[in-house]
Parts: sequence; C-alpha cells; structure tokens
Amino acid sequence: MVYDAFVLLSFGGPEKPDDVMPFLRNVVRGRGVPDERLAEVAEHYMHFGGVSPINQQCRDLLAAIDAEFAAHEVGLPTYWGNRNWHPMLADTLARMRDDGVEHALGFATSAYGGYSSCKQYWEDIAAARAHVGPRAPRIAKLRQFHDDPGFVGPHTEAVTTALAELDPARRATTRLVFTAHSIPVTMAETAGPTGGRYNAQLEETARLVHAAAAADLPYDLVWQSRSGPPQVPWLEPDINDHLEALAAKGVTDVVVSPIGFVSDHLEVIWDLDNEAKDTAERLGLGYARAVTPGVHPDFVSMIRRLVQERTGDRSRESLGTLPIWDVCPADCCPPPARRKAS
Ligand SMILES: CC1=C(CCC(=O)O)c2cc3nc(cc4[nH]c(cc5[nH]c(cc1n2)c(C)c5CCC(=O)O)c(CCC(=O)O)c4C)C(CCC(=O)O)=C3C
Ligand SMILES: [Fe+2]
Repeated sequence: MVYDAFVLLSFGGPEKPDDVMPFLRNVVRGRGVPDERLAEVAEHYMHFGGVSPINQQCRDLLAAIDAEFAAHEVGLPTYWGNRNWHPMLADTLARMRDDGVEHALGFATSAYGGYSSCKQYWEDIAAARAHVGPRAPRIAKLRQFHDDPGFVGPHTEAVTTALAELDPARRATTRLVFTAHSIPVTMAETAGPTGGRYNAQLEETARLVHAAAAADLPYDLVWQSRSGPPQVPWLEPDINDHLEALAAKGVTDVVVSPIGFVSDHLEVIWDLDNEAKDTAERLGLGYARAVTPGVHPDFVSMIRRLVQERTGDRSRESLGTLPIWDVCPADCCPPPARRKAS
C-alpha cells in the first residue's frame, strides 16, 4: 500500500469563551447528557478563560511529528483534523483532496480500544469522507498503542518523577493511582471484538507502568470525568471516592497517573489538578500528579514507528500480551444507545 499523507486525528477543544457551548453541543450530539452537566462542564472551561489546552497540544505534537519525519526521511505531508472543534476533520479532508492526497495514514490521540477511543475515530473518518464526496481521500487509522514502549515509557518516567516529589519517609504508605476516562458500563462490555478491551488494555498499561516505575508500591486503576445521566452506570470507582477509601485505610500519599490520556488536556488539568487534588488536600493526603506523554521524544518517535510499521519498514514493538491489529473488525465497539436529551 502506498500512503501519501499523515493526518493527526483528535478530539478538539474550544479556543475562546464563545466556542465553549457550541463545542460541548458537538461533543454530546444526541447522547442525553443533561443540561446541568453541560453547564457544569462549561464552568470548568471558563476557569481557563474558555480555552482548552488540547488544540495547542495538537499543534505542538504536529510540529514535533514534522521534525521527526524530516529527521527520519518519512516523506509524508502532515495534516490535523478534529472530531468536535475546528479544525474539523471534514474541512481538513477537503483540503487534503485539494492537495491531491489519495490515501493517508491517521493517528488518533487515544491509545485504547472502545467506542469513544477508537471506533468513533473510524466513524469520524467515514463521516468526513461522506461530507467531502467523490475523490475524498481514504484514511487508514494507525493501530492502538497502549503497550508500545513509546507510550508506556513516558508514563513510566512521569510516575518516577512524580514519586520523587513525595516524602520518601512515607513510601511504605504511598500508593500509585492510575486513572482513565470513565465510560458507560455497556460501552466497556462491548469494547473490542470480544468485549472488555478498554479495561483489559488499561489494566495492562497500568501493570506495565507499575512494574517499571515502582514495583514495590501497591497500585489501583480508577476512573475520572464521568458524565451522562446519573441512572446510567459508568465505570467506578471515581478517583475522588477512591482517595477517600485510601485515606480511610491508612494511605498517606498518592501518585496519580492519567494513563488513559496522551496529553494534559482539560480533563486532566481540571479533574485531577483541581478536583482530585482538592480531595487529597481535604483528606490530608500527599498528592503528586504524573504528566502525560505530550511531546515526549519517545512518544513522537513511536508515531513515526507506527507509520513505518504500516509501510512495512519495521516491525511492531509491544510490551504486553494482548492482541493488536491494524484494521478493526467492522462490528466491534458499537455506539451507545441514543437517548433523548433530558
Ligand atoms: C474514553 C474517552 C476519552 C479518551 C479517549 C480520547 O481521547 O478520545 C475521552 C477524551 C476526552 N473527553 C473530552 C471532553 C469531553 N468528554 C465528554 C463526554 C464523554 N467522554 C467520553 C469518553 C471519553 N472521552 C464519553 C463516553 C462521554 C459521554 C458523551 C459521549 O458519548 O460523547 C464531554 C461532554 C461533557 C461531559 O463531560 O459530560 C466533554 C467536554 C476531551 C477534551 C478535553 C479538553 O477540552 O481539553 C477529551 C480528550
Ligand atoms: Fe470525554
């Protein structure tokens, strides 16, 4: 297969206060997220002047990818398109068509399987192609990378750094807490071809980072950033409840590592650096938050390696044991049932 471009696929985020509500409406399109929840989330964005850091993080990542491609003679022009905010993927795809692109490789900013993290990016590609119409470039999405050394390594380094911020005299009562975006339980059950893939991959990443960063400490995998109507079950426990439980059983310090994410976007800086940190302070827990890969050189070279893997120029690097594939089965990770907005 000959590929003629690279496109970064991401979530998108508002870049000014007036963007916030239209962005949020795009995110929840028909998914029954209550208005009160949207208003609450809008508040989180307003704490940062209505600007999510995620778009700038994508610009920085794309610049790093350009430099990496140039240094390794990967001769692909690069593009960037989002699911929920400008630059929207459909607009990017139209530009790619105008530039003569026919078949691009796409890298999505999520390491895991599941509807929101993987399948929805395939749907974004299909919708953008339908929008562009005849001569719309094709996009082959690059594989999930939860156990790649270019993802596990930067998370490991970050946990080590965060651990060094805590009091070594209390190491015996220190704990690692890995977090990822909560999703509806049904979505978790139907993730991947045989179900449970999102959780299984997160468990594997947590195990790998734990073993490499601090094998002597106990660790947990918990969830953050729940949304949706309260009567719909999502993955639990929430990190804040979990911190309460840890404090109650004598834990004195925590390192919180958001292995569910690739950059320190709003869900990380609000839900962890504000909410969870406040919870920890109230409980008297020492708290250190590990950073996400961002533009870590090993993460950037992983993206280049994924491209070279697809063009047959190198083989896969995997630290875990779960199966990894290039093309997802058509029927895996169904979208959640649509609910009327309440
Ligand atoms: C698995 C997963 C990831 C990780 C994989 C990936 O990265 O793709 C992720 C990432 C992100 N989620 C983000 C923001 C939001 N997610 C929401 C809502 C939801 N997320 C869900 C899941 C996930 N989300 C789900 C099942 C919903 C319910 C509604 C729906 O089914 O769509 C809402 C709606 C309001 C609310 O929170 O209730 C917002 C604003 C941002 C941007 C942050 C920024 O702006 O910096 C990022 C990177
Ligand atoms: Fe989300």
